[in-house]
Amino acid sequence: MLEVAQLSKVYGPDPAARPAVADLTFDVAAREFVCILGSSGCGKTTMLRCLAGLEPVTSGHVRLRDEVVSGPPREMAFVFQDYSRSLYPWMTVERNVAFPLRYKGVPKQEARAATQEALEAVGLGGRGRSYPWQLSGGMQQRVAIARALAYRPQILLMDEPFASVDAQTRAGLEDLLLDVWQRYEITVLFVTHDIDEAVYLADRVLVLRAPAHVALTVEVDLPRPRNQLTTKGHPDFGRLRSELLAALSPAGTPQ
Ligand SMILES: Nc1ncnc2c1ncn2[C@@H]1O[C@H](COP(=O)(O)OP(=O)(O)OP(=O)(O)O)[C@@H](O)[C@H]1O
Repeated sequence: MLEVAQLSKVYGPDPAARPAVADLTFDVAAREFVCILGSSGCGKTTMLRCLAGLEPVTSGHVRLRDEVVSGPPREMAFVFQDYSRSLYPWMTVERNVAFPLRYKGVPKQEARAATQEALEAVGLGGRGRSYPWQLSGGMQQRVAIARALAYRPQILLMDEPFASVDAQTRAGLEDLLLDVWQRYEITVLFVTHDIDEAVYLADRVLVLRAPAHVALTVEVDLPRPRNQLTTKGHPDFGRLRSELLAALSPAGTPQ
């Protein structure tokens, strides 16, 4: 579904400058859940911005369903880490969620139904008339997820979406995401710093090294549906986590 081939990105006019992304190649299948791990500054956000058509690439290409991505594709939605900046404070929750649908040309009544359904999917069916600032951080992030879902994307890109919420809320959001991923049959590309989160969510984890390229691919064959207690207590969970931890440590030498 998504094909990234020999992608490189150099910021600024000097082609000899150090690239943020270099020779990055991977594919994502339809309905796959892929997590991306990598140390701070290795180029993960730059990669996502190139994939989303928000940043011009220096060389290589990104294809979504065989079409080269050259601007934000209509079938893609994004959820970023900073929910406080991603929601409009002067709009109600409902209007925040419905906002991108107007640009997609979705008829009003259909947009209203999609908004309500998405808010219910994230457990906020009764909060449509609230304003973002009346909600907790975790609830605001759920609104951002609802907005992405209401848009009915085929592919969802998420950049550390749960990094700024507490551990308990985070676990709830992970389970919510797995539930909606299965229910809406979407493809997810999820960037995180958290190894446990990557193993818990993914079908496959890619470890990036700077400048962003795939240093290691780990298949996660843990059974689904996953559960915070049984999945994290599964013997393979520890094995996968150790493998990824070794790859991410400065001395790691992934093949
Ligand atoms: N707009 C920009 N202009 C110039 N350089 C940039 C720009 N954005 C990022 N960079 C540089 O590109 C490199 C990769 O940054 P990027 O934010 O993509 O990494 P990251 O892996 O997402 O980091 P983090 O995990 O800390 O969010 C860094 O060296 C950064 O300084």
